[in-house]
Amino acid sequence: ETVSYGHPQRLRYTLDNDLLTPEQRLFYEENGFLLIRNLVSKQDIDRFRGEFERICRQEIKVPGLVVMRDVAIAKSEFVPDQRAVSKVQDFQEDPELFRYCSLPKILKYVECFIGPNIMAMHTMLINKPPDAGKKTSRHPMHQDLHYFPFRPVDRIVCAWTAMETVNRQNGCLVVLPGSHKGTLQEHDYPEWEGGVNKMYHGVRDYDPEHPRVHLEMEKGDTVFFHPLLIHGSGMNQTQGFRKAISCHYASGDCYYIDVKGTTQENIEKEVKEIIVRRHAVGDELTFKDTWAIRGRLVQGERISM
Ligand SMILES: CC(C)CC(=O)SCCNC(=O)CCNC(=O)[C@H](O)C(C)(C)COP(=O)(O)OP(=O)(O)OC[C@H]1O[C@@H](n2cnc3c(N)ncnc32)[C@H](O)[C@@H]1OP(=O)(O)O
Ligand SMILES: Nc1ncnc2c1ncn2[C@@H]1O[C@H](COP(=O)(O)OP(=O)(O)OP(=O)(O)O)[C@@H](O)[C@H]1O
Ligand SMILES: O=C(O)CCC(=O)C(=O)O
Ligand SMILES: [Fe+2]
Ligand SMILES: [Mg+2]
Repeated sequence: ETVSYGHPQRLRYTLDNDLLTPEQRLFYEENGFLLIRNLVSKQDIDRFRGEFERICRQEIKVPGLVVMRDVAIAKSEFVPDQRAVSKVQDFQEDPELFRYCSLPKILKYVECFIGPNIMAMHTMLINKPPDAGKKTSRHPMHQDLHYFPFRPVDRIVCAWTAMETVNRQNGCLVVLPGSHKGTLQEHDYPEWEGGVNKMYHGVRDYDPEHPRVHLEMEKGDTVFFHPLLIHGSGMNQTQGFRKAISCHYASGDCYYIDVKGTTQENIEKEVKEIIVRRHAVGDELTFKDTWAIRGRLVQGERISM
């Protein structure tokens, strides 16, 4: 029998692969995130930026795209075309932006976490605006799994790439290392005086004293993180719009769950209200349908998603 000194290595959050070093693998296991410097080329990022600017100038129209403005701007009296876009979501029908989700460099890492069958489930380009003075540019601390009616949790991962320098000044990601080992927590709107953006739920009993790590990143740096990792982003105290592009991936053999009776019931309700208003449909479209429609296979097989 082998005598093992120290802790036996139980690897739960990563799969056997030829890419990650043992140190990188253990880092993700322990911390719930892994930062890879300089992964996406400057050329690719400049192309994504160009496409985003064309969308903002309304030179192209992308089916299904959700364009969001910061609540401080959306609720003010500004003329419509001067309103800044704080985020676009669901760009799966934009071939140029969606190229991000299929980049082989990204997928090689994604495969280490979720395996060879890869679905791109949720896409975002975040353009965090200069704070208008009410701290609404903050993103409250949350777990992305709150939004997702699919499992298993360990076969979901987010890739988030900085499109320029992101630091404490312009509101970099802030993470609670190791929080991915916990369970999904209750989420709700934080009680912030200046207002909170639509659907920006935060963990209900957020403890501001919990040790946190600010992920300062350069253009092209990419962080992969687990959907239970508690994270958010600080306010943008600069005059620039802080840009990042991201995709949430799930294994093609994940399955949908019914969130009725769980902590996710509140977000399901909000999503359904928006869909009904936007598409003038009734109850026939389920929370799970809204994900199945947006999901795109980017590698391997689509089995149960
Ligand atoms: C892991 C991942 C999933 C985590 C996340 O993504 S967390 C963030 C999730 N966020 C979302 O899914 C974005 C959802 N946003 C949207 O669907 C849209 O942007 C909407 C908020 C519905 C606005 O849609 P839009 O078509 O632009 O509608 P309107 O401009 O006519 O506004 C309709 C009413 O909504 C208000 N509104 C617009 N933007 C925001 C905002 N950022 N925060 C809070 N309220 C907002 C707007 O003032 C208007 O309100 P009323 O005048 O009807 O009272
Ligand atoms: N009550 C709260 N509930 C949920 N999230 C919160 C709460 N308070 C702060 N946060 C989040 O904590 C993170 C860091 O917030 P904030 O910008 O205030 O500080 P910081 O950026 O860490 O500090 P500094 O601005 O000094 O660099 C952000 O994600 C912010 O949205
Ligand atoms: O880019 C950011 O500020 C974080 C966004 C985020 O965590 C999210 O939308 O789920
Ligand atoms: Fe998030
Ligand atoms: Mg800050």
